[in-house]
Amino acid sequence: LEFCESAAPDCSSHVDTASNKHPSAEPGQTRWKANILNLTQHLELFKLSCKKLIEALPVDEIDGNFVRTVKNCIFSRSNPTPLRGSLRLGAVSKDVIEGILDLDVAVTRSEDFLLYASGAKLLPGSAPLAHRYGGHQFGYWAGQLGDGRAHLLGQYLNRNGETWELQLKGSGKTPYSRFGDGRAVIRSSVREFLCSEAMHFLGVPTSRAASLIVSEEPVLRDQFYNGNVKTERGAVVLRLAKSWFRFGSLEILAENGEIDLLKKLLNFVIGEHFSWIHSDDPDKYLVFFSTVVTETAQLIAQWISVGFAHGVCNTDNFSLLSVTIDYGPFGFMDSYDPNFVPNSSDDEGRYRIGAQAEVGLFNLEKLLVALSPVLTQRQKKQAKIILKGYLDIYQMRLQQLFKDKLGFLGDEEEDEDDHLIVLLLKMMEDTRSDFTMTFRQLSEVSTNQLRSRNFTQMWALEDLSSHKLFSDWLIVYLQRLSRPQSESDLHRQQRMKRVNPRYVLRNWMAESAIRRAEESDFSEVELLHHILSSPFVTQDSAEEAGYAARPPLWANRLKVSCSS
Ligand SMILES: Nc1ncnc2c1ncn2[C@@H]1O[C@H](COP(=O)(O)OP(=O)(O)OP(=O)(O)O)[C@@H](O)[C@H]1O
Repeated sequence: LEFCESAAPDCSSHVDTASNKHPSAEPGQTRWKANILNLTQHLELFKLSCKKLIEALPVDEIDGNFVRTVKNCIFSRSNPTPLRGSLRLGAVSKDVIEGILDLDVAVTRSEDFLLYASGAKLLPGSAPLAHRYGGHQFGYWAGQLGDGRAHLLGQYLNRNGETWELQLKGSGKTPYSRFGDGRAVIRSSVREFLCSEAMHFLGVPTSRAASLIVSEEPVLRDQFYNGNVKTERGAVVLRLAKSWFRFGSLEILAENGEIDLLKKLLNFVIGEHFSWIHSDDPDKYLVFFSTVVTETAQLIAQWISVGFAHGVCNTDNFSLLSVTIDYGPFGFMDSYDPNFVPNSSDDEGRYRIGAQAEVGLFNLEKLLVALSPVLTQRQKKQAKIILKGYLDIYQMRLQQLFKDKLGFLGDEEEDEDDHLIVLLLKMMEDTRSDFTMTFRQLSEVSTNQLRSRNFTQMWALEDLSSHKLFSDWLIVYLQRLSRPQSESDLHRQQRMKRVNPRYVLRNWMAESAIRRAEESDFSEVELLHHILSSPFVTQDSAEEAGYAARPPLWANRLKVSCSS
C-alpha cells in the first residue's frame, strides 16, 4: 500500500490497551495518524469491547447460528459469516471514521479494513452478538424477531468519551434469521448507507454508517414480490448507534413473562443512556417512559419536517433512544402528499407519511404494555396521562419546525402562524408542489421577488402560485415576514436556508446511484454522499446532476418494497 510504505514508522500516538482509551484522549486533540506503525496494526489497536453489555445482560451461550427460539437472554453469541468472492469498498463515511471512530480514513483503503468491516475478520475485543427482540409488525404481535442479519461487534469508547455500538448488517445468519439468508443486497445497503448519513446532516437523530462493503456473493431476492426472483449481490454496512435497543427489546420480555430480565434491561438502558434518572428513583421507569414519549414525538415531527417517511414503523424499528433506525423502504416525498406511502409492500398505507404520528402513538402504547409489569397502579395511570400528552408534544414541535421553515420569528402570532402553515400545505397538496423545493425556494426568494411574484427558475414556487388562494396567502405571509422589522431580508433568507435543505435523498437519486453501483461504479454513491453531507448548501456538482431540479418523469414509476 503506497501510503503505508512511505509512512514514517514513528508512533506519535499509541493506545492504552488496558483502559481501551487513547492515553491523550482529550477532545480536540490530534487524531491518530495513518502512518503510525502500519495500517494493519493501526486497526488492531482499535479496541472494541462487549464487556459492559455481557456483564450486565444474559447471553445465550449455545454455539452455532441455527435458528431457534431463545428464552431468558438478551443476546446470543453469533459470529458473522464472511461474504464470498472478492470484496470491495463501496462507500465510506470520513465523518464517522474520523469523527466517531478516531481512525484516519486512510485505513479504509487497506485490505484488512475490508475484512474487518464485512465480518471476515474480528476486530480486537469484539465478541459478536445477535440481539433477541420481538415486535408488533403492521399492527400485530410478530413474536420473536431479533437480529436476523446483523451482528453487534462491540462498544467503542471514543476520545470524546462517547460510547458507540458497532454493528454489521448483512453479515450472515444468526439464531434469529427465521426464514432469511442473513444477507442484505447492494440496493438496500446503498440506501441505508446514504440515508442514515444524509439524515444526520439534516439534523435528524439517526444511526450512522461507517462503510459499505460489497461482495460477489449471489443473493436471491424477489424485489417486488411478484415471483420474479433475481440474483443480486451481498453487501455489508458497518453501522453505529449509541444503542441498538428497540421497543421490541422490552416487548419480548414482557410477552414472555421474563419480568426480572425486563427490569434488568430497563435498569441497564436507563443507567447507560438516561443517566439523569436516578437508579433509586421509585418512578424511574415512569420517567423513562415519559422521556421516550417526548423524544419519539419530537423525532417523528423532525421526519415530517424534512418530508421523510420511514416506511416500516413497526415497534422493532423504533429505537428506545429515539433515533431513526432501519432504513428499508423509506422515502422522501417529492410532491407534498399526506397520503404518500414509500413502501410498495404496504398495501393499506398503514405507514403513510401523514399517519406516522398516530403510528408513533400506537407503538408507545405497546411500549407501555411492555412496561406495565414493572409499574404500580398509580404509575400506570400516570403513564396513560403522559401518553395523552404525546400528540400535543408532537404538534408543538411540528409547529415550531414549520415556523422555522417559513422564517417566522417570535411566538405571539400562534393562530395566524398555524393558519399560514395549514393553508400553505393545503395549496401544496392541491398543486402537487414539491415539498423540499417549495420551502427551499421560499428561503431563497427575496421579499421583493415574492411581492412581484417573480419566480423565474423557481419551479416549485411557480407550481404553488397557480393555486387560487396563493395571492391571499402571500399577502398575509409577507406581512408576517415583516415582523420583527429589525431583521434584514438577507438575514431571514440565511435563517431559512439553514433549516430548509436543497438536497434530500430522493428515490430517483438513490436508484440512479444503485444502478451504477450494481455495475461496480460507485461514483454516484460517492457524489450523493458528498452532496448530502451539506444539504443546506448550494453545490455546483449537485446542480449539474439535477438534484435540485424537477424530478424526472421516471421517478414517479419507482417502487421500493420490503425486499432487501
Ligand atoms: N435476509 C434476512 N435474513 C435473516 N433475517 C432477516 C432478513 N431480512 C430481515 N430479517 C429479519 O426480519 C426482521 C424484520 O426485518 P427488517 O427488514 O425490519 O429488519 P432489518 O432491516 O433486517 O434490520 P434492522 O432493523 O436491524 O435494520 C428482523 O428481525 C430482521 O433481522
